[in-house]
Amino acid sequence: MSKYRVYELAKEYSTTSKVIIDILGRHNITAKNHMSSVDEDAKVAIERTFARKTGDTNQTASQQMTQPMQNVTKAEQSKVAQTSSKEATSNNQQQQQNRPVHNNQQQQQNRPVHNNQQQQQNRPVHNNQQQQQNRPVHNNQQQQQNRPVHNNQQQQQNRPVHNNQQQQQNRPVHNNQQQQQNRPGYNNQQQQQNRPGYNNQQQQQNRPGYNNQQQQQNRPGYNNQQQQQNRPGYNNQQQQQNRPGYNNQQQQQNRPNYNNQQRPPQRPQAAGQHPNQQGNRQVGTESRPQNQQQNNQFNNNNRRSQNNNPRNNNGSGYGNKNSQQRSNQHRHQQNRNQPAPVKAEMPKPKSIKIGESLTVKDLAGKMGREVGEVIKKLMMLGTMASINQEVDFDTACILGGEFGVAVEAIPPEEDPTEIPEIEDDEKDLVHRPPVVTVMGHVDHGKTSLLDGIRQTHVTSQEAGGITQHIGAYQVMCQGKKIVFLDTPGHEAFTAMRARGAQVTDIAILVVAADDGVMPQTIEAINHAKSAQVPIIVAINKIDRPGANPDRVKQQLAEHQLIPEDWGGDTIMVPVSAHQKTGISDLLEMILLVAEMLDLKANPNRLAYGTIIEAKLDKGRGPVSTVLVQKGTLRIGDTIIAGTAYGKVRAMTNDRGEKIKKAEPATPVEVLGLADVPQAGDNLVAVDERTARAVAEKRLAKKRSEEIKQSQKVSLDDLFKQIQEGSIKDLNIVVKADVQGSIEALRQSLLNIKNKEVRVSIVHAGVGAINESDVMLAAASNALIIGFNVRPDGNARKAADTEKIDIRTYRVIYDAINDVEAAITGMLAPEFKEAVLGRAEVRQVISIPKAVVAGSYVVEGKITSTAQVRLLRNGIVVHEGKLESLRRFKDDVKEVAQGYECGITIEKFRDVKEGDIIEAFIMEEVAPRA
Ligand SMILES: Nc1nc2c(ncn2[C@@H]2O[C@H](COP(=O)(O)OP(=O)(O)OP(=O)(O)O)[C@@H](O)[C@H]2O)c(=O)[nH]1
Repeated sequence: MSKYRVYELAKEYSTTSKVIIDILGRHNITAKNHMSSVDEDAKVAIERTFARKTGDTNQTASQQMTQPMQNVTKAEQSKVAQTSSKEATSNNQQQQQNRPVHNNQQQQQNRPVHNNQQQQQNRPVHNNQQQQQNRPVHNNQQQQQNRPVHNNQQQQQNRPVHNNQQQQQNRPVHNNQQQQQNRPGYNNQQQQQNRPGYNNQQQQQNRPGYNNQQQQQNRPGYNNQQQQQNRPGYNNQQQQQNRPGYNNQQQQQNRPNYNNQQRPPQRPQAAGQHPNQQGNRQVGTESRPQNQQQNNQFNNNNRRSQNNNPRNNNGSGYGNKNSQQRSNQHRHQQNRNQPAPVKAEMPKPKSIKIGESLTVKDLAGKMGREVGEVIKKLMMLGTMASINQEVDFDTACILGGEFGVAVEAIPPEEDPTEIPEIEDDEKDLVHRPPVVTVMGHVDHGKTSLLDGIRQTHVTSQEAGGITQHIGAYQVMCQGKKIVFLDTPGHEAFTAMRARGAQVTDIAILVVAADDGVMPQTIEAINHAKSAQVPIIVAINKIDRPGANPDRVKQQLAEHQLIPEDWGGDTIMVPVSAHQKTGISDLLEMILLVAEMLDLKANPNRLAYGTIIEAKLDKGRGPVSTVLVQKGTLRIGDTIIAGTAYGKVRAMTNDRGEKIKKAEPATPVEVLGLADVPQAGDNLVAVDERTARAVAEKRLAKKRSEEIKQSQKVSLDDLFKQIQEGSIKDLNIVVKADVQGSIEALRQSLLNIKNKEVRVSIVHAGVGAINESDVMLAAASNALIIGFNVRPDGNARKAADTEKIDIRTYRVIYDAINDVEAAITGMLAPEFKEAVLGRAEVRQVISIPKAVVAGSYVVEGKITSTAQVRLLRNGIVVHEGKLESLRRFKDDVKEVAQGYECGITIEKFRDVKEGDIIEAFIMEEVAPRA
């Protein structure tokens, strides 16, 4: 049994699918939509319906289409009208066509006056036909009568969607409806959606209609070619020359269409081909306005096709000829068939040369591999690396092995700011005196010990009794020279002490027998250990009543300095600088160790040394204390130290005597440098040209390093630095109020696990955060975490200068959370503390309701609204709100530096003289980008 689609039946009976569905419904035959299949019975039912209701086979197809609707019951008609506005419109129009008089009235109502006049003038039948050709509904009917089946199909297929839209959008404008009914739906949709007013224009252009037909009938192909040529401005001119007025309008019509169709660029190819085929079918057929429109569409479609292919941009006569279409299609085909561009294979070298380290990206590039491959391999090797993370040479070698690429090291480039060191021949080396550094906690007697050794009285010459600069002295013992460096024990001189340890051969650690191991003692041990310098302990002040050398030994043993008499290898000598006891033993031990170290240097070469101290003397200019370590420094030598260079003008030894030459292990004061060098800089004697060139390069490098200074690690930008691969180890200096806190904090911080970064505690100590901590943090690019402690004034200033991030906490978990969050990039501090000022408690006055801290503002200011914390020896005792701030008996809003005030702290009475009250506020920090 044959099957029929609803739309096929609709076609056959020149009606709409909806009408067919309705008729079928009345016969209890279900058809859901125009694509629904129905059987022979349905067709028979349709046939009968139409045969019964028309009764006249000579009627035109249009009449056939309208008749059924006329004959169906009024209820059915209204139903259809309600459910399908399109059908209603269509039917009305058809009815209008069939009833000329009424129709004309309609037209007169809807149309501009001049059209009506035209119609009336042309009222004879053929004129009406002409109008019908030009007007939507009539045209459709005409076409249905005259046209081959495929044209009708096109119209019907296109009509539904298009008509509905048209009616909804353009209903007020009758002309629009007409025009759009005539057009293939696709074009109309485009126009309507994109250009509401455009249709009106077209209608006016096409309204003569008849002319359109003429033109198309006469030269279909030519017309199309013209349209194709019209796209660029050049073609416009041509067209205007050839066909004034009308063609210009056409061009305007076509162009927007073309553009609109262009807009959906990814229209499927099949859709692009289909209109072309339609266009081809219509070329050569009798043209009507519809044809023209279809041709327009056809052209436009061709243009789209053409435009898809960049090679067709010449735009000459491409669109309408079958051969050209084929050509276009062929080109499309070619395009489709062309193999997708293959990414050029990166050359895969057998061997590569790299420096000390390089980024994952660079390594991948050198090995000719994808970055992803390299990262994957690294993951397989247990290392999570980002694209910009540095890979060291060893890792690169392993990766090379994985990829079958041999990795070789590029010899390190000569640093233009460094002067290559001269390698001395073994035979040129002669014994030299040992350089000894005296280190230890403040006031443990370093200077007194040196005094005792030198039998001089340096202490009395020093300002405030504290050694303020590094001194260097040469002493004789048993006919052998020993060079002593007296580094200051005060914590402010940590950096200098560190440099002292770097130039020294032996470290003397002075520990007061009555005081024991103190914070700077531990620091000194760490510095000596890091410089890999042997330590001799001088247990000083054994003459003091409370002296307990064994306790000192025990404390030192806790820091891995085991005395010889306890089975260890650390020499410990009890001495008394005052009574000058044990000094000879100490010197003997120094010589013994020096002998074991077999210290040698070549005196017959240009000098190499270290700046121990440098200052600018008003009368003499830059004065540098230099320890010559190799070679011999002579007057007249050109020297360079850091960025300073010049000629040696004069030299003075440690006894203040003028000397002309200084041999290895000789401390001398040198005049002649043009600038003041930094303590710790290397001094090298070179030729003048080299000195100048190197100094200039060092200056440039120094400037760029100063810029980098601002890029020190901080919790705020830690994650960014981790991502950039610039941080692999997060160095932290931990300071806390008690040892127990340190251990808890250290363990917790070390337990923070991250694939990209490793936490490393470079120093942990009890007490306030001091300048020494900041210096250490600066040297190791660390951040400082303080638990229940605060930075002192010097530390804050140093932290500002060195751009060190100091974070202080009262709760260990906060510290841990912050570090964790920073590592994972989740740190979002909304508030940041800003210290306003500090006041020192000078007097404590107890009144019944509170304890008033009579204070003196030593720094910044104290405001009544600020929060305060009470510090005792740098340790936070209390943190809370300020209750009252008074000057004399008046409440004040703020008290500035240098003024006295009375402070009471809310719910806190334990204030003592000497305490520091720190005022601070919490400032909102703008969220990070
Ligand atoms: N009783 C006694 N007092 C000593 C001894 N050695 C030093 N002192 C005293 O300890 C104090 C500090 O001595 P210094 O030699 O200045 O100590 P320092 O370690 O050089 O101090 P800085 O230069 O500040 O680092 C002075 O008052 C000395 O008189 C000693 O062996 N016995």
